[in-house]
Amino acid sequence: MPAEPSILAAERAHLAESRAALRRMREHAESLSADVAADWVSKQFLESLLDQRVAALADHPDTPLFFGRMDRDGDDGPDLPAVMYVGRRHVHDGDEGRPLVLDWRAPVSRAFYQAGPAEPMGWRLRRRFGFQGGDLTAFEDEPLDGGAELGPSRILTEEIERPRTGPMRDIVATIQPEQDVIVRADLPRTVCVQGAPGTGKTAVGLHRAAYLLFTHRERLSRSGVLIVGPNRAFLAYISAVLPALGEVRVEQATIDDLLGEPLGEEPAAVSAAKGEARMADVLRRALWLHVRKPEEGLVVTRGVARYRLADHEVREIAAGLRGTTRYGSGRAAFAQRLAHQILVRMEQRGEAPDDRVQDQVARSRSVKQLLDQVWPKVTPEQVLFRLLSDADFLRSAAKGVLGEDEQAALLWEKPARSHRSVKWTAADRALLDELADLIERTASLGHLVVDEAQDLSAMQLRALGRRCGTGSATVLGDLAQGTTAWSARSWKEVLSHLGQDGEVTELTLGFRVPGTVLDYAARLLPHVAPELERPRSLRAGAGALDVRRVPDVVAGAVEAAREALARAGSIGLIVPDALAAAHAAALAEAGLDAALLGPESDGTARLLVVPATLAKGLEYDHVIVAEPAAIAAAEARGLARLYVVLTRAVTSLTVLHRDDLPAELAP
Ligand SMILES: Nc1ncnc2c1ncn2[C@@H]1O[C@H](COP(=O)(O)OP(=O)(O)OP(=O)(O)O)[C@@H](O)[C@H]1O
Repeated sequence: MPAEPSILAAERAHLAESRAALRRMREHAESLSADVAADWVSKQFLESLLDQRVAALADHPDTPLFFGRMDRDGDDGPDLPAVMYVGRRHVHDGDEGRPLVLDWRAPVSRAFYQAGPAEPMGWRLRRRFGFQGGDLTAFEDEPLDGGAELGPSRILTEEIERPRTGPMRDIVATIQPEQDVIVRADLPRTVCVQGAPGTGKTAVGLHRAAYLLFTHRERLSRSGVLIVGPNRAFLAYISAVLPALGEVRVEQATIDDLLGEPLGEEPAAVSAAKGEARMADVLRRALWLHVRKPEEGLVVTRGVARYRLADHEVREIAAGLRGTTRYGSGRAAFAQRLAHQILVRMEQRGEAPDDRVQDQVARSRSVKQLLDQVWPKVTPEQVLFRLLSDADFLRSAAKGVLGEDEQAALLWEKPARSHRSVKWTAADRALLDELADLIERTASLGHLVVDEAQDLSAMQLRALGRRCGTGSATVLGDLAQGTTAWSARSWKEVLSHLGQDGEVTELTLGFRVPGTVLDYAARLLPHVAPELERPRSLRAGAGALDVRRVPDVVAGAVEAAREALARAGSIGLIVPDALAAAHAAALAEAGLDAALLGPESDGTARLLVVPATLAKGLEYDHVIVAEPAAIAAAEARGLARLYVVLTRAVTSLTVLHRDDLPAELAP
């Protein structure tokens, strides 16, 4: 058995060889010319492919090309190498095509994440590498053939505790077996992950996107992959993960980006009512109420000839189409069928009109007039405006679905002048999207990753479901962290609103939050989601929690921030929204360099003041929470908000309070 230094030296030599090979691969890609293309368009296309290829072969000096190695058990698999190195991308030796590093997403690499003493999968040893910058500095061997259970990996713990400096990092070197199963689920499968804070749901969702893009590159580059997150600050925080994994063409959006920014607000109870799935029935009826029963026939004049359809014929055509197609295509088909019947009349008179005549008739003034009376062109805004401002119309559309009180609650007290001047709310946006889809079909993407899905209303989930109607989804969330008026109570319901047939899996081991802090936050769990199990943490975190009563919380926060600044890593001072500006001003006055996290800010400062409602999904090495009682009292699901806020810390949590702590936090 060679001594450790010589093992490390040999591994460094393999890294140097791999780097040199990658450089040769890149030089080769750079030398390829797009001139072979037959025409200008193909040349542009080829050039962009070659540019992407060169970019994908970049060597990032701060990360080594591989993070693990597997050694085989004997020589019984001629197709597999005796030793394989697993890294962020394939690297091979140009001359012989010998693989030097295998992409972590390749099927064979699965063993690196899944093999264990109980199921070694044909491998004898797993080696994990520690690194600093781009250099290998340590390694850790895990024997897979000894039968003994493996203890916790030191390299994993160190990786988690490595101080955070900027946006979220990838976890490709340390994906855990239960996470890997989700990451590698087949493309057609929709998976739904319930996970306590810090169990790696977001990380898993992003790695699944990278895995699917690698495995189904062609299909997904045509249909697209979209990540949906709770707010811009969160999207900025996760934005670096996929590019680090070589995937630069994945869109990331909030639900507001997709459905349109809300311009107005309304009481939570009204939002909640508008968010219910029952609204889909009301909207469908409201839209189709616009198709009226034809009272007259049709007369089309061409030259001196007049052709007629009787009123009952027009009625039959409309009735045959009503409700069988999307509203918009039904309207077009109605015009075409009327025109076709006129063509039949022409033929009966011995004329021989061709298809162009049918189009002309369909666009003629008399057909248009009939169309406008019977099947008028409408926009989603017009329909919703009418529904929310006209009690009689709402009654007809909501009959048997919504009670009188419910209808009264939906009606605007003071309607805007027209549909153009309405200040649509977030809930209205989802209703408009539903109507838009009833009029014209929404295009589907190949795969959707939906994070913090517990916060979406049934109507918002339906909107997302339409965007993966012919694709699949990865649905991530935590029922205990639901903070909206319409937060989900069950994943089965979420999946049914999405229109996806999926399985629910649970992640229970927390990576982010130390055990003492997680136990403290979990005191709230019986009050916010009693059906969920208490989360477990990978790290005990002795001394990580400090709860202090202070005479002045703003001054106390300055003091606590100063203490945290003496330690390594990022600091989040999480405060009631209403006090965010006051805290930021106090830090500035004390000469501390701090930034206030806003929906548009990138959140990269080391010391950040974080309004409680923006903390979801984020994490900091050191978290200071100011006045928990005020955070809990600020909104209807304030205790769930507090649970989110108390579970953002990686290393330490300091809780500052002047007022009594919420009773639910008592041990
Ligand atoms: N296998 C892993 N190896 C290393 N770090 C991990 C692993 N899994 C998760 N982490 C880290 O744990 C932290 C929490 O992960 P993540 O944000 O994905 O959790 P989450 O379940 O989405 O949390 P929340 O519900 O609180 O938003 C991140 O820093 C992530 O990088």
